[in-house]
Amino acid sequence: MTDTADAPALSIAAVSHRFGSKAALQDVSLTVPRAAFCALLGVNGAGKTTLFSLITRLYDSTSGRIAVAGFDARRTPGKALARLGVVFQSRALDGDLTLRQNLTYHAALHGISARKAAPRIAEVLALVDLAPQMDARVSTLSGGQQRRAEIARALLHRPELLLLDEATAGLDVRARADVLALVRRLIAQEGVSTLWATHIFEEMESADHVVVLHQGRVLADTTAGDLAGTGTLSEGFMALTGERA
Ligand SMILES: Nc1ncnc2c1ncn2[C@@H]1O[C@H](COP(=O)(O)OP(=O)(O)OP(=O)(O)O)[C@@H](O)[C@H]1O
Repeated sequence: MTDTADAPALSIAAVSHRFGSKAALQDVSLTVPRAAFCALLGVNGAGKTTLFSLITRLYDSTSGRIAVAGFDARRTPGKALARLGVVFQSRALDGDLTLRQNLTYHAALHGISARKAAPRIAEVLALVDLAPQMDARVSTLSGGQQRRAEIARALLHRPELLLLDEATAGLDVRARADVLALVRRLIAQEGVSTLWATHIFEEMESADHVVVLHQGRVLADTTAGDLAGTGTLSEGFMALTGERA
């Protein structure tokens, strides 16, 4: 398949993965449509990190198929990864360097020259509302600003899919809301698709796509509104999994 507007941002089909005798993922299928906010819900050990590690090619799946924007992650890993931006919980930016220095370095990792990087860095920092902080050392930024800077880094190479692993972990309520609003704006204005691993149900809106992963299996692939039914999302999740997130 080629990269067309028809291909979903992410397609995972019948993916399984084992660590020795431990089945971490079993027959997982899900789709993230274009320009969609898709939440991946699961308690600790559900398999979210394993799934992200397969999408980013840290591991190769035992079986099944993963495609990013139509590009098969196993057969055409370079093309698939070029369309992927990742924000993991661990920090990707060097606190001792300025935002500009960090982003210039990461642009170079994506093969973007310093000359071409300069306008793109200005652009992504404007997108995440950090243009005035371009020459600030990363360690001087607040937690919420650092998260937004990580998102700017992930956007440098114009990915079509953003993977965010607990992107609001450790932030206060206001900073969390800012990061979430930013991601929703990127989806609406830039057409970026997002797979957002979280267990904070308040972050979801009723039309959002929701995939519930539990003990390595997909238990639901629906919308937040449908999962909540007549109750809350948290109640819907608990009825399905027997667990409190
Ligand atoms: N390298 C590994 N070796 C063996 N088992 C592993 C390994 N990594 C993960 N597992 C197991 O696979 C299952 C899924 O783990 P995974 O880390 O993907 O879950 P998770 O949903 O990301 O949880 P958390 O939110 O705690 O990170 C768990 O039972 C875990 O113990």
